[in-house]
Amino acid sequence: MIYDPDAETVRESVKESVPAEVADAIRTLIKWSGDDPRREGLMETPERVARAWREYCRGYGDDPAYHLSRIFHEVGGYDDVVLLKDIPFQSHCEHHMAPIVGHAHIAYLPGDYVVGISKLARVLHAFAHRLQVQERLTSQVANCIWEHLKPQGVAVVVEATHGCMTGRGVRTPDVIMKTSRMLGVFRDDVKSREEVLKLIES
Ligand SMILES: Nc1nc2c(ncn2[C@@H]2O[C@H](COP(=O)(O)OP(=O)(O)OP(=O)(O)O)[C@@H](O)[C@H]2O)c(=O)[nH]1
Ligand SMILES: [Zn+2]
Repeated sequence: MIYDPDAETVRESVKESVPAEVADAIRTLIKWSGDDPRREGLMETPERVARAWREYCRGYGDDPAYHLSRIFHEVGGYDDVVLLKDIPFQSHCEHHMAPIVGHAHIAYLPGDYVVGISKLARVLHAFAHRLQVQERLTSQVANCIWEHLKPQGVAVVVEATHGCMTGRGVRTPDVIMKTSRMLGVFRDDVKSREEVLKLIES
């Protein structure tokens, strides 16, 4: 059987019992929203919502640096940019706890070693599955790779829509927020930055 840590997380959260105070808080929210938490369709909702939030916020139990601890030196002299493009992610904004849905692009120019490519997405998800603002998510991913992979450069670009702007508040659908953080050569050298941005946008 193939070990799937995400499936494991889901199973664990399904088994987990929900503290009464958490379920009560959700019942209060349902009441405050205008519905009756005692009606049949809503009876089990507080526990479901609680478990769903454990999943949405599973990043608090995930150490992003751990994912970068297995490195590979034998890359046959490869010394160019590595880019993982269009990584879908979901997060929640810390202001409204509304969904942030988008894509991230993560590039780095290796130093002495590389990392398994899936690990870049794992770092992203570890930070995304927390209450976030997009600027901090972008910085945290870039800083983590910079610190633990010790590359010559890191570029992280995040594009996302914010549920708090589409479903409520200003109600402006289809707006995309774009953030980027460049470190090392991508920050210091204009030509390297242009090259990596071209690669991301291609
Ligand atoms: N910079 C930034 N702002 C965010 C992010 N997610 C949500 N916001 C904004 O956080 C702000 C919170 O503003 P407040 O005035 O405190 O809250 P509000 O009254 O609900 O604001 P409105 O959304 O304008 O109705 C809003 O402008 C949101 O659009 C994010 O990732 N980055
Ligand atoms: Zn928000």
